[in-house]
Amino acid sequence: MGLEVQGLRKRFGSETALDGLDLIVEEGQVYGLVGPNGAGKTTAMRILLRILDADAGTVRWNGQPLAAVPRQQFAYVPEERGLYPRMTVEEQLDFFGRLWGLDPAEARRRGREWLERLELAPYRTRAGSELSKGNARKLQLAVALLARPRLLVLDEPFEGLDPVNVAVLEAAIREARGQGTTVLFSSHTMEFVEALCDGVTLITHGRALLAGPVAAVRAAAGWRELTIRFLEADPARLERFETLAGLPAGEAVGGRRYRVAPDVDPGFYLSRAQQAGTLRTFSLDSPSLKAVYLQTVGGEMVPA
Ligand SMILES: Nc1ncnc2c1ncn2[C@@H]1O[C@H](COP(=O)(O)OP(=O)(O)OP(=O)(O)O)[C@@H](O)[C@H]1O
Repeated sequence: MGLEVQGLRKRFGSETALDGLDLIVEEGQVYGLVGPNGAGKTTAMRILLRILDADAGTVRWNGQPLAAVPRQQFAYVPEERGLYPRMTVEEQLDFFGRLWGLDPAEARRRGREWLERLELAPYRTRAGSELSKGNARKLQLAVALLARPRLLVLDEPFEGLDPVNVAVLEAAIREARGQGTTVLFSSHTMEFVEALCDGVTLITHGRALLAGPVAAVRAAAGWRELTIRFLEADPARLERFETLAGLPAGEAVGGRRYRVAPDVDPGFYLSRAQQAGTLRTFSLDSPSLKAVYLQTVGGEMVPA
């Protein structure tokens, strides 16, 4: 069950933002929405949150039409700031707790817990306007999680966060999932999606181009990536390997990476590599989500 989006359409004047988008997110998953700028990700999220109406299509949550889902079950962290500039961090949590009808003591307890988890406790008495972009984003997340939503929707949550805060946010998303919240987020950083998500949908021109469990989307690519590094960083060894294996010169990424057919025999390449030198790394794997994305989206943009 979970979230089922079918045939979602939305136009803005002559601009088609969504052109029959399908999306399925199982309950309890962390799910990624990826795609180029202007693909329709934010529009889809805004429709889910009932900020916008779709022109056509259906959205169901556990079988119920969207209109029948209590609003509090879905929470949204938009890309832009959505905080009260004069209220302190703690006041914002109290305010939203009251707004959502939570018991004040319980709201405060949950609020404090998220402030600790998100490393925001030192900023408790700071005004919204005084927070850095990353801390404002984290506070918005704390506010969104206060009511324990069934579905949490985040628009590019990692954008502009430093690496420590990326890790804090990743942990918070996992924690929210652990508490039973389904999480849907958009991102341009495939590494985050690959690390965090159970499933992913790639949207281009308002439609799903690829969708499924991350591992399945990677495995469905028409190639595998072979990475070779020798103990001695000697280009001659790589060239020898390339000649023995009949491969064109590879892409140097701390070793070399080659695109090979999905059904190749790893033993063939391993034995050729061993003939060329002592190996430090030998791996034959599905391409990364980033490589699949670049191939799919980049390939699509190449004129026929
Ligand atoms: N309020 C609006 N009025 C007019 N056009 C809009 C509006 N909102 C979105 N669009 C258009 O709809 C299309 C989809 O935009 P959307 O913001 O959903 O894309 P996105 O995938 O979230 O992009 P990005 O990755 O850049 O955030 C774009 O062509 C955009 O210009």
